[in-house]
Amino acid sequence: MPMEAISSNQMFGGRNQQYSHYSETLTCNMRFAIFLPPQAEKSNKVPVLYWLSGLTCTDENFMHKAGAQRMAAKLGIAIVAPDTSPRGNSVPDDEAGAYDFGLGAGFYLNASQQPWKTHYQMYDYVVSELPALIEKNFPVSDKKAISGHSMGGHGALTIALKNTDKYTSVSAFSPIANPCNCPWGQKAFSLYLGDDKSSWEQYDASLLLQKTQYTLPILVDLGDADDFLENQLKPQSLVDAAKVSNTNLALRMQSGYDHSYFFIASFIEEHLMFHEQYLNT
Ligand SMILES: N[C@@H](CCC(=O)N[C@@H](CSC=O)C(=O)NCC(=O)O)C(=O)O
Repeated sequence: MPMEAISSNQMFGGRNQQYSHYSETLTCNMRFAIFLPPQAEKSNKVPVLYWLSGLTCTDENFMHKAGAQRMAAKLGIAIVAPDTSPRGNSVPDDEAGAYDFGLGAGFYLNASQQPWKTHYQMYDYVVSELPALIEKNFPVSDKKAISGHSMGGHGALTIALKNTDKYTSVSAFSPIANPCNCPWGQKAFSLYLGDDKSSWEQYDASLLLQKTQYTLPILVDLGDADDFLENQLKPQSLVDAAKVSNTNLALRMQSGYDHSYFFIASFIEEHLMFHEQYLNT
């Protein structure tokens, strides 16, 4: 699995880098960003926080806007941010070029319907191929946590709930918490997964959460000035699901914050400190 370096910048004593590589899972070239804290050396492997971004994002939005690197450098945590969909001329996109489906909107699932199925396998890419690539090529341990925003919050929650053995903790900002019941999720799931709604359930955090009692530490932040709150994000579904399964869910409604990276930047250090408790034990 050869990788090509795209950029490398020193930051808080560590390095912020971008690489491209050919993904066997997505059958296209992909780009990811990685921040390595100063503690990362061959003899000292650091744990990793995987960050999944939202609709319209690439590997760059989080690294440029969230301001996570200062605390990650202090705590000795690497951050890996993949792209949000397969990319390239051979990858099909929404016919009308809509922002909420196709390129930049892979929804962190394995598509079962053509023409999407050939490339849109973001679930397997994030769960298996990318960590294997990272652990082979960088001074990181196999200790992993996962977080994300909006579509990426949905990805982080569903991936963690389906792989509790792989992640020490999960957090999310403004996640699409019940995609089976909101316009973004219904559009993506019907096209990627088809009309059989039973196949959608495995990618819905609220439906997963209500079925099983989880011991995985879960932190979710939302802003009460988020325009997408009621129509797309549906945090109450997550709260209700956690009650049904008696799972401990820390969900915080932050006053005055919206859906933007200004909100993420305001609380990302708390999320890093939350994950550090479990990554370093
Ligand atoms: N263009 C859209 C909204 C797009 C948007 O808000 N994207 C968010 C994620 S939304 C859920 O996944 C985002 O992170 N954008 C990138 C950024 O750097 O801010 C619209 O007009 O509604």
